[in-house]
Amino acid sequence: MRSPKDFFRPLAVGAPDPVRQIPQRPSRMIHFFDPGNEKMAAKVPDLATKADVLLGNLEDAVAADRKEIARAGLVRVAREADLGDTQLWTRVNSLDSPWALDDLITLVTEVGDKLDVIMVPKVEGPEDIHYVDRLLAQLEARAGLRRPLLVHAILETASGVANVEAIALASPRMQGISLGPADLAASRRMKTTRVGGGHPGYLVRSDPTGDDLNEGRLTYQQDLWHYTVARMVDACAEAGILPYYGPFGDIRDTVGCEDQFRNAYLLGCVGAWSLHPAQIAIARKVFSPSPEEVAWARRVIAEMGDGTGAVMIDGKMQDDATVKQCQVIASLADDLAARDPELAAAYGSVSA
Ligand SMILES: CC(C)(COP(=O)(O)OP(=O)(O)OC[C@H]1O[C@@H](n2cnc3c(N)ncnc32)[C@H](O)[C@@H]1OP(=O)(O)O)[C@@H](O)C(=O)NCCC(=O)NCCSC(=O)C[C@](C)(O)C(=O)O
Ligand SMILES: [Mg+2]
Repeated sequence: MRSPKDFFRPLAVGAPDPVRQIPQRPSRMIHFFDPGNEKMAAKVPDLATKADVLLGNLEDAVAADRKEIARAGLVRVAREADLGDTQLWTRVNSLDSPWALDDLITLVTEVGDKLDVIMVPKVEGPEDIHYVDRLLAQLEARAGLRRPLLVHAILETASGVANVEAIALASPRMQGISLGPADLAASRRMKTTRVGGGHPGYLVRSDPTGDDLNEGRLTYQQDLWHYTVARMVDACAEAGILPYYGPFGDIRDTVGCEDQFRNAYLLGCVGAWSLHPAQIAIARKVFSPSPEEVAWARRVIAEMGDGTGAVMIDGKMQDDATVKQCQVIASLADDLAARDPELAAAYGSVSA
């Protein structure tokens, strides 16, 4: 464990200074593509006009015999594609795999200046982040990079969840954490066979109304991911980094996907993954506050003056704490409006 005094010192001679604040650029959807799949890679310039983040995936979902092809494809995309101000991230292979070291060496030394964030899968504890932290510093120095790469951890092992607070605080490079529900389910020995989402068997039932235990009893499906997402959100907020819901594997179920994303949004997540182009619009809808929410937030802020005391607005008490919640919505709206002209018009046109 480094001394707090040394926390912001570069970990290699010649490496750039670590950032002191994580950039809050919009990242409502992290869109996954396989850079070794020519059809997908060809869609990148168009997807860059729709998604906040494009992520070249090198890990799971890329077959073992396609790993080098995917890595080379990402180098090509990073060099050649015009992404405008859309971020380019990658997910490298897990640290215990035969590919992780070459993923990091190749990407940082060849296209490190084009990448914003490196997502590290199957993080077990802060020691995994420390390893990546030092290696990235060495590679940044070798490549002469002026801007440090940021690191994103996937929360997808039971040990990772047990250590999530330490992972979030492990390095000034830590940009955020995503839930990885599929590997996490396997690691915990959960009895699901899905990628995220709920399960009809995980429910609570209302009390019996008479002798017949089956009669008139309502059931309510519960959210399998509530505990983990809530804990991840707290760990990220404490560390000043960003939490994300991960993937929703039932591509056809756009309604269930929207609900799962919205639960994460309401709990504090800033975005989710999209695995298919159809999920980009769902994440954009969910992770952008509605014009009505924004108008209400601005109204409360305006009526609260210096932000202290208590007032009544439309029958609801507002005070120092509600104004802070409204500031979260209003500042998110400002950040999104700066990137998205359609939202800028929608937010500007609703009178406060
Ligand atoms: C599900 C699949 C196989 C269906 O792919 P498909 O081709 O069968 O679907 P489609 O509906 O027929 O596709 C229509 C068109 O869209 C294209 N397309 C389709 N998807 C994409 C995409 N993502 N980006 C760009 N283009 C895409 C596709 O190539 C096709 O192009 P065409 O019209 O020219 O023929 C495909 O969407 C896919 O491979 N998606 C990404 C999967 C992935 O990255 N999985 C790993 C992340 S989840 C995970 O790792 C778990 C986690 C966190 O680790 C843990 O919980 O543990
Ligand atoms: Mg996984």
